[in-house]
Amino acid sequence: MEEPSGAMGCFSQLLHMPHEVCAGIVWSLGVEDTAKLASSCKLFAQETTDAELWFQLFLRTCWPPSGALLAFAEGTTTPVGIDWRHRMQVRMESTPTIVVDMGRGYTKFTVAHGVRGRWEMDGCPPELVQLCSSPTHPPDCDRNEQLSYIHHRLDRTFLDAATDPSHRLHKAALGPRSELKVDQYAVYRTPTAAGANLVLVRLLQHCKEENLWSVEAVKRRSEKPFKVGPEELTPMRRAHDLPILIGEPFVITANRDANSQSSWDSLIRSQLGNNRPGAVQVVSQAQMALWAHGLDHGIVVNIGQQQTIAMPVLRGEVIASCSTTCNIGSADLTQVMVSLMHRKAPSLDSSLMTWCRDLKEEYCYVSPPAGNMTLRARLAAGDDFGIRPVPVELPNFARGEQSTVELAEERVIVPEVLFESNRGPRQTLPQIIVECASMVHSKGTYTQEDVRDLLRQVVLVGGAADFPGIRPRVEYEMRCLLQRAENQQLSSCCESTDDVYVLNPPLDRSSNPLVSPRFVPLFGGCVRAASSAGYGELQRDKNTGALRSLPLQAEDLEPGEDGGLRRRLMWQRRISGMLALQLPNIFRTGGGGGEDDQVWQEFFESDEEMGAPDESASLACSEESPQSPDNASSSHSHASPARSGRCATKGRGKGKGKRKGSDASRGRSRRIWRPVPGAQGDEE
Ligand SMILES: Nc1ncnc2c1ncn2[C@@H]1O[C@H](COP(=O)(O)OP(=O)(O)OP(=O)(O)O)[C@@H](O)[C@H]1O
Repeated sequence: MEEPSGAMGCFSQLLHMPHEVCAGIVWSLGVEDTAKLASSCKLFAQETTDAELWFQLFLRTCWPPSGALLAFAEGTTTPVGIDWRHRMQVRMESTPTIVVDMGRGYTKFTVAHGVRGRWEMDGCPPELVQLCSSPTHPPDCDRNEQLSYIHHRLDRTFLDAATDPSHRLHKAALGPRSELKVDQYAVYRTPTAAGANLVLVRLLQHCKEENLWSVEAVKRRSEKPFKVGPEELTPMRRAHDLPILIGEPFVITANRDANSQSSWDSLIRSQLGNNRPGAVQVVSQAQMALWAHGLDHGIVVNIGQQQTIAMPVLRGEVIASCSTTCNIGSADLTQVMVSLMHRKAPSLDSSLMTWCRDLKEEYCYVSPPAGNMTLRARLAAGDDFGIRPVPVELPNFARGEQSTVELAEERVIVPEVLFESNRGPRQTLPQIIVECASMVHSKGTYTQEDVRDLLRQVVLVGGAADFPGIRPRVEYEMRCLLQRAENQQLSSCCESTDDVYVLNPPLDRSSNPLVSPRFVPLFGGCVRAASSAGYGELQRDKNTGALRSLPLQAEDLEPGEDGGLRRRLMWQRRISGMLALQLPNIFRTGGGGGEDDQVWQEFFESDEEMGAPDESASLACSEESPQSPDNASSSHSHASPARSGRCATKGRGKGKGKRKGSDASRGRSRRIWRPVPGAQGDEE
């Protein structure tokens, strides 16, 4: 038979194309191209009705780039029976949300969208508002005006973003056409030879007869007003038009009285007013932190500026009455660094607090447990504990005879304060977590499984949670505490005392950290705000009460289809891995495949210092000794100012100092630190 030619030939080839090839073509396209192809070709349009295709597109297109977190945000445990196309459409069309984590020292904020994600991009720190002050760094604003200040800062950003299509907030800064109002700013699009020119204008008046707006250019007010059609204008949003999700500080949640309005609530109200067009929601930061791990159940520990609080959340409900507190916070650690540095160089006093804070952030890490002795006693006894000294240049105005100081023991002594039980009556960080679980257990209203899951899902947040090595150390000490006789009842809830985990911060599909622990609550708020379900009923002027867990939803797409059930099962099996529904195991430290496993099990000496790798000594070591976790994987991608060069050092930052006694150690077997099995360490 003669082959048809021209357009007919192409069509016939298309018709004879095997289904798999058509499907393959469609599956390799993005959302826009899929839509174009569907509207131009019947054959491909059929392919685009495939529910699985939309699920794949949803995963590829929507934020965050983690199947587990997307599944959590969408409130589902199965991809089957859900209209992913509709959900993606809802996300695409949704208004971005301002997410705020209110802090005592530093408030963090961002703008999050279901497809475009976080304003500042994954892995980067969010916007900070400094509320605390130091002699060299005044606060950005008054604590009581922080929300107004955030709105003001966003409004200024929107002014630039509205006329700059390459700005990450360009789309967030533009509202729907229907919202053109007198006195509002709008973007006027004028066609030019090189494309379109975007000009910011103020809307002066609308002439109904002509359906034209009289406008004036914002940056060229001397120019005469002119008239343009509404189709050439896009209204600019103000920050107060966007919904806002506010994270309630741990200390407020812990002391909240369900029957009365706290002064904190009134503070929020007075700053936002009752006529804010965008919805307002408040949720505890503890819940937000769990959402970042795809969870609604666990103990969240915030190492705050002034105190550390452990807060239990059971199946989506915060049990504030069981929260526990230790009066040591990050500010105390900075103070410890100030006094240690003052001892080294008298010119270094509290006027250099910010400088000392930066040293703390840049060079400190949590040491492995010191055995039966305290770390200080062990260091005093002459054990260098594998610490590498780092020379640090003094700021110009603090230089006397010496221009540098050496940081050594300070690197571990400062964070050790969180673990010292010999400092008065207060409890250590691991102790308040165990006590928190114990209080929930003693209530008698929760099952053993509930308590077990609390201990399996411990999340550390706050600036000090960024210290390398903190998660494995806390996990190790919690396990030791559970072995004690007084905690026997509590530990009976777990299969073993090793069944206790501190979770790592979330990673993306390629195992890159999405966020550092300090910003985990903010990130969790973004995950929830990005959901196609929004973040609950949009309620204006109702800023009390926590959000509840998302309901599981299923939209039946294939009713009564022959073989539908079999197809669903096959599909479910094929893609269950993509949703990574083995939560929370994927976040586990110390054995669950988490990024901190390396820190926990293999604190290798860097090859640079110890000579060539000694393979024979890699795992079965002849000499065990703690090492600094300098070379261990650190997820902390947040760009602390210190890391961007505020502290000039002669060394090269964490782990690059010359190790004490490194000459003597040359040629020795590579030393590895591992947790000491059994009780809290044996004296070596
Ligand atoms: N990489 C880091 N390592 C150690 N500490 C850090 C690091 N980054 C920040 N910090 C410390 O964390 C503290 C700020 O933490 P954070 O922003 O969680 O406080 P906050 O939210 O204001 O406190 P709170 O939760 O009490 O309201 C500062 O003291 C800062 O020095």
